[in-house]
Amino acid sequence: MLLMKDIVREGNDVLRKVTDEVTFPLSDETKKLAEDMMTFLKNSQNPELAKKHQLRPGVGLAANQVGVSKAMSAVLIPDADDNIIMEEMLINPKVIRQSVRKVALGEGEGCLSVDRNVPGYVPRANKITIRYQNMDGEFIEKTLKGYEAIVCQHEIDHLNGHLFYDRINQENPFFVETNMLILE
Ligand SMILES: CC(C)(C)[C@H](NC(=O)Nc1cc(F)cc(F)c1)C(=O)N(CC(=O)NO)CC1CCCC1
Ligand SMILES: [Zn+2]
Repeated sequence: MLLMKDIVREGNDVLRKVTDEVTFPLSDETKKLAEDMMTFLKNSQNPELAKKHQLRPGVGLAANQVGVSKAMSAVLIPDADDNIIMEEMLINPKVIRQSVRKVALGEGEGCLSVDRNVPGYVPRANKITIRYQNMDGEFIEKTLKGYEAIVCQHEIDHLNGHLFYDRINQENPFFVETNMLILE
């Protein structure tokens, strides 16, 4: 079972490398890693288990965050009533279309690999279409907007060696780009 101690923190080079493409059929090892990543997110969203194991409630986790430089991320997004609105393993994900219009979380972003607050808006495309493979290697295209689009861009950034604060405007962290939506 993955715990916070298994999550690589900023400063470790593995977070700054572009991850390797995942080949199919998945090895048993890669299949187990994918399952463990999704289980970590589920455990982290379970109040009892999160408290017991001191887990930060996670909505996404990239393989390089657990030290494995492979292009795959787990995404588990609940709605306000804790109904799961997105549960996906994104394997070899790519953003194939993105809106000009940007969005940023009003609260800014954090990261399971960053143990400090870094204030500022993280401008991201408000609407994206991603192409990725599922666990069976089938290609899937999915169009996302708002919070789901933000989470997937955050995770795909990880797979390309980027961290959320790379995207914060250094001169003015709360700079609002033209037509940028702020998501409260
Ligand atoms: C860094 C952390 C604060 C743990 C963040 N969670 C989060 O923002 N809120 C959250 C958590 C839940 F479980 C359910 C819920 F509806 C909301 C998160 O998981 N990530 C993922 C991450 O670090 N991936 O590498 C950071 C988010 C910032 C914007 C998108 C993902
Ligand atoms: Zn992160």
